[in-house]
Amino acid sequence: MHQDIKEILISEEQIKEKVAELGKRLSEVYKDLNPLCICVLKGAVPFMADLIRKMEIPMEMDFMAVSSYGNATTSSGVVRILKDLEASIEGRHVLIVEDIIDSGLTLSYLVEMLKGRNAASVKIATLLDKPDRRKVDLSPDYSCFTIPDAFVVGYGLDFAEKYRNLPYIGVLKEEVYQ
Ligand SMILES: O=P(O)(O)OC[C@H]1O[C@H](OP(=O)(O)OP(=O)(O)O)[C@H](O)[C@@H]1O
Ligand code: HPA
Ligand SMILES: [Mg+2]
Repeated sequence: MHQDIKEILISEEQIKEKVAELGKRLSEVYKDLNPLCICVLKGAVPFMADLIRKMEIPMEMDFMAVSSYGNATTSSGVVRILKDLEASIEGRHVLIVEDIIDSGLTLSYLVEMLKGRNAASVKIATLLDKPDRRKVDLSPDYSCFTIPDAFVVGYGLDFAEKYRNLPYIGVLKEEVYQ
């Protein structure tokens, strides 16, 4: 285990199992709909990469970057669009793929924005859901794990851009960010 990690919350094996399960479910839901999976950079990259390989249906992908955190561990509430989609989503079935819903500020902004572009549907698939910290009324359509209120890293999630490459979800030692 990495020296900055206090505890492994979700193991590599557990992630693998849940992601495969979700991929199978999405394959049924989105069969014949040619969904557009939108990966929210950068945290959702490992989840997106693993999830789409468990979706055994025609699909397309695109990427967006919106940032609200910077290098802090709590949200500033300010959502900035750093990179927009490449193509129109009009009439498309959109699935937003996220690593974590914390305050919900990032996604509530994103969902409203994408709905305004006349998509046929806009749904959310998240690896982690941290409902205790929610500041807006938002719940994911698909979620792999519900986690307690702790700052977690790994499998895409960072603290100051580090730890994204850990294969598990771990709780960071307090002394690392204090
Ligand atoms: O529900 P919220 O409180 O809005 O927090 C969740 C968002 O914050 C993180 O992104 P961040 O802005 O850190 O960008 P990153 O994915 O590049 O790390 C995370 O990846 C989510 O997108
Ligand atoms: N870890 C890393 N990034 C995050 C978190 C977290 O717990 N919550 C929102 N962005
Ligand atoms: Mg981050």
